[in-house]
Amino acid sequence: MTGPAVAIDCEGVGLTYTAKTGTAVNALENVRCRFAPGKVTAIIGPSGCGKSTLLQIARGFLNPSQGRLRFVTLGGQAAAAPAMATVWQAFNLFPWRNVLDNVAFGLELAGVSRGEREARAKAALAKVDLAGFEDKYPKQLSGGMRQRVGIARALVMEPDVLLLDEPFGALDAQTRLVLQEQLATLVETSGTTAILVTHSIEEAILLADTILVMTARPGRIAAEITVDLGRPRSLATTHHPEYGVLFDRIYGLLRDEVVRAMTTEGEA
Ligand SMILES: Nc1ncnc2c1ncn2[C@@H]1O[C@H](COP(=O)(O)OP(=O)(O)OP(=O)(O)O)[C@@H](O)[C@H]1O
Repeated sequence: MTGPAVAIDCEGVGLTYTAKTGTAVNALENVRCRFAPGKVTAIIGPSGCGKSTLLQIARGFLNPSQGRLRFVTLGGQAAAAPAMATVWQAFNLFPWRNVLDNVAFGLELAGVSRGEREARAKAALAKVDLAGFEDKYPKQLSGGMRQRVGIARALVMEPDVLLLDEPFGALDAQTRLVLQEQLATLVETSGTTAILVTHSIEEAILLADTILVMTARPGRIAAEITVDLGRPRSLATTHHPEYGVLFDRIYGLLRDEVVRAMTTEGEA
């Protein structure tokens, strides 16, 4: 982390896509939320409610159709956009590059010298427990290992903000659990701001300080929930009575919205 503590504020953000048929798709409506610096915010909501769209807006890849995005210091001053890096669900690794060169790719684009990028890529791989795998190629790795390479590739850029778009969605349940625990440790120790899009209530509770529960499309913030469970968190956290209370509350909020999303699916 290099920059000052900067919050990302969504002030009445809305976004309307134009579908290929020409129909307007109202993806987000009047979203008001803050992604606080040094904290993990999870975004959870029914399929198609605009979670990834909100992440793309926070990243600056999409401009809101209504409202605005602001970067502000904790003192309330306008600030420059913090440095961000994204971990995607698809592994997106270059098959012809070994693990080290995959992780170092962003640094290469940024013109960092070979010696420095190799040292930084090795350090990032060590953070995700992949020291010793530098010379392997993606096809030699399991799905979980590939996703850890994907996380290392984002970490190597030393972002102020790490954006995670369903990072474990494509993995089996056991691998997912192990990676959730590892990621929980990583965010706890790094102090990086993180924004996590997930379909998993468990993942949101294990990782986040704040959970934004979204409505069905057009996505709005239905509730902002603070997770007061201590850290470090692990599978054992799921046996904590407060975990059950939080889970039920989030499930209750989501259930109706999921049903609503199912009945409106395909309308756009
Ligand atoms: N480029 C686009 N053009 C038109 N409609 C789009 C476009 N991208 C997304 N949409 C629509 O906008 C809505 C929100 O999409 P988005 O991917 O942000 O939702 P999501 O909550 O991340 O979905 P999921 O949980 O299924 O990944 C969806 O109805 C989607 O079909």
